[in-house]
Amino acid sequence: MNISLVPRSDMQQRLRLRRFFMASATYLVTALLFVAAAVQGLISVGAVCIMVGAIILVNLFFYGVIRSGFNLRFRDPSLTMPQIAAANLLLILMVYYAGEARGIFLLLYITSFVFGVFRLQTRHFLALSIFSLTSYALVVLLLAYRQPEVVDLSLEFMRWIALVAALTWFSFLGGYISRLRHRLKTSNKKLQEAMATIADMAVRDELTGLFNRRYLMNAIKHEKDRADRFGKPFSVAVLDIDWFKQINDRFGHLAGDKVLRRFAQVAESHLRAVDVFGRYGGEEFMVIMPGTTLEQARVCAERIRHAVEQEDYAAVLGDLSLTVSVGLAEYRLSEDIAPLLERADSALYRAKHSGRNRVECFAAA
Ligand SMILES: Nc1nc2c(ncn2[C@@H]2O[C@H](COP(=O)(O)OP(=O)(O)OP(=O)(O)O)[C@@H](O)[C@H]2O)c(=O)[nH]1
Repeated sequence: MNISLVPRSDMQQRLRLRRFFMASATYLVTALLFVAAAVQGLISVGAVCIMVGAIILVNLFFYGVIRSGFNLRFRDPSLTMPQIAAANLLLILMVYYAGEARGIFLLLYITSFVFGVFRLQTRHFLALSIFSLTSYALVVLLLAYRQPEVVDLSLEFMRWIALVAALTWFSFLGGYISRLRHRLKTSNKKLQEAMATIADMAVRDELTGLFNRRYLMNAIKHEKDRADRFGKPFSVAVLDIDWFKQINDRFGHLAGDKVLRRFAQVAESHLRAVDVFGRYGGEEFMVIMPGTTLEQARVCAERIRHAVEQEDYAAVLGDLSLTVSVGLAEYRLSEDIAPLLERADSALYRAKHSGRNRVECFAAA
């Protein structure tokens, strides 16, 4: 069984657990503070045990919820509000048990709020502030009722006012930081999308969405290297739509564009996923077929030729049919790319001059 403290694959969950461990470290420091206060005789050992026990339980609970993935069922999987609320409940316990040393723990309210800047808005901070201030006031009043000798109400009131000021200030500052973070995240996302679009534009043909000539040339170079290394064949097909000028002249350039797009879809749907299909230029296309001999490439090219011929273009071309001529050549180990393309071109030339709508191969020498 593979057990790890943090998930290995889910980066988001890892980040959430890392933040959780930061909070746990803060709890540890707080627990040490409590122990120190006990050593000084300010807090009873029983109170320390209750606090440490409560801290361990709360941490185990949140660790279990996040590590099991149960947190993903909630809108905020980081469980920011519940975690800060739990921290504040623990703080209330501390304030209650800390007796006269409770002033020490006021600072920890701000510490717990700091974790909210990853997610919370001003209104969330204000809600948490109201919760913290009310609960703090109630605990002090309870203490004043049960142990009046340990509570100086005017001093407590000043502490409370200081807490009101600090938490309100933090609510606005924290909200502001959170907004900045959100804006940064949004612009980062937009930047990433823009980069992806640019990367796509660099390799795609705008009209058909197929790979462009630059991509095809890189792909063919890559395939040549692979063939030379492993001695595996590959073939190249150059496809040229027949009488395309007539289509433009009769139906207009826009109709010509539509035909190019449709042709690209039809041809692509008859290729294997490993084949690289792109627009070589104008009405000329190219297919690079890895691991394919000339004879196998012919079968594939015939399939495309037939599919193009069968496709119904009546909506754009009326009674005119669309056909394609294909020239094929197989790579010869260690040769350059230029002679391979020349052979495919001359096979295409032959197809055009033998009546079009046909597949011609450049036979092996
Ligand atoms: N609509 C449109 N036409 C294009 C595009 N690129 C090239 N063309 C046109 O494609 C036509 C190619 O014509 P030709 O090279 O004479 O070939 P063809 O008419 O197809 O004749 P054959 O190839 O000999 O069968 C030209 O009219 C180009 O203007 C494009 O992106 N859109």
